[in-house]
Order: sequence, then structure tokens, then C-alpha cells
Amino acid sequence: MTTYTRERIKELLKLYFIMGSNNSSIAPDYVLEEALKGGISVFQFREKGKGALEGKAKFQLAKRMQKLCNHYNVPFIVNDDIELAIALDADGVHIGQEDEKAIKVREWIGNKVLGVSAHSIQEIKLAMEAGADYIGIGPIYPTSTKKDAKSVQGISLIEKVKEQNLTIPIVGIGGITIDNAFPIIKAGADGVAIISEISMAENPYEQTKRLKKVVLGQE
Ligand SMILES: Cc1ncsc1CCOP(=O)(O)O
Ligand SMILES: C=C1C=NC(C(F)(F)F)=NC1=N
Repeated sequence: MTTYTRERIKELLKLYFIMGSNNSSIAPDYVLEEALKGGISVFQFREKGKGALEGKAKFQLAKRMQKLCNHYNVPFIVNDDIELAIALDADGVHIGQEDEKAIKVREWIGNKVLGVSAHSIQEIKLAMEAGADYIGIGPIYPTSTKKDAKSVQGISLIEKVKEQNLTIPIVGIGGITIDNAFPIIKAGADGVAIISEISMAENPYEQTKRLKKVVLGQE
């Protein structure tokens, strides 16, 4: 398990921003800093898909984004790339079902935060046994950001997790906007994970502030 308590993980998941350089038409460092000022609670560096950076350029962008997160005391999570996470001494990693097995990753990363994507109760239980600190469930709504996203599942799996009294922290992801975010929290998720609603926003700072109010039930 991680050095973070389960309660702390649940707090961190509240407004989970995820992006890479190909999720925005403007400078990713600028978008991230606006989102940090707007109140995101955790950031995931996800450099993936068409036009994604690789090698030194990817490492340097990750380093700049990690520095921004450290400045705002927001944990910095790396998607998929375990070596990069270890090289940067990131706060955690997020892996999908098709990535390295959670049990192996847990051994590699020690007590860093380990997040796992899951699409069924079975996958959630396996991830819990492997020492995952939180689960990403989605796509909740249709999304065009992840080309190979699984079928849209709504909030049904989040509700099932609650019905079965599974206590692992949960974050919903996929097609989440200002208008559809709160039902995910109401269904029992600890937070929402967002890419384009913030990364493509006209004003990422204002958009983040509004999303924060929505997930806190203040709007
Ligand atoms: C990474 C990922 N996993 C499931 S959907 C998705 C993309 C979420 O992006 P957006 O918030 O723009 O729909
Ligand atoms: C595919 C993903 C699914 N869920 C998450 C998170 F929101 F962090 F749990 N991140 C991903 N990259």
C-alpha cells in the first residue's frame, strides 16, 4: 500500500485532471498551471496517442509538469510509463488492464500511489488484491479523447461497488463535463477524472473552479 491513507486518497481523487501535450492546442504547461490554480486535487501525466511526445521531449515535459505540481502541492501521477515514474520519483502511477500486471507494478514502485483502470467487479477485486490504492471506472459517458475506450457504462459499476460495500477509493472517467459530473459523485465515486473539459476549455482556470464547485456539491 501507499504512504497515503485511504482517506487521503479519497480526498485527492476529488477533481483529477489528466492530460498530455496532444490534449490541448495551447501550451500544456500553461493549461496545467491554470488548472492547478483552479483547484485540481491530483494530476496525471498521460502522454499517449496521436502526436504524443517520446524520449527526451516527453521526459522534459513530464519534469516541467511535475515541478508545477510540486509548487502547488498536488500529487503528480504518471500514466503507463513506470520507468518514467521511477526516474522522476513521481508520486504514483496509473495502469490499465492491458499494462503490466498490478502485482508486478506494486513491487516496482514500492509505496507510491497505484491506480488501476477496471471495467468489472472481478477486475476491481483483482486490483484490490494486488494492492491498488484507487480504481478508475469508465468511460462513464461517451468520449472521443480515448480512441480505444471500452463501451460506455454509465454509473452502474460505481453503484455496484457501493452495493457490494467495496471500500477502495473510486474515480469516474470519460466524457465528464460541468453538466454531468455531479451524478457520478452522488452515485458514490470519490471524484471525477477529466481531460478535455479542462484541457480544451477557453479558460482552464475558470472551468476548473466551476468543476470544483460542482463536485463539492456547491453548484
Ligand atoms: C483516459 C480515459 N479512460 C477512459 S475514458 C478516457 C478519456 C477521458 O477523456 P475526456 O475527459 O476528455 O472524456
Ligand atoms: C485510462 C484511465 C482510466 N482511469 C484513470 C484515472 F482516472 F486516473 F483513474 N486514468 C486513466 N488513464
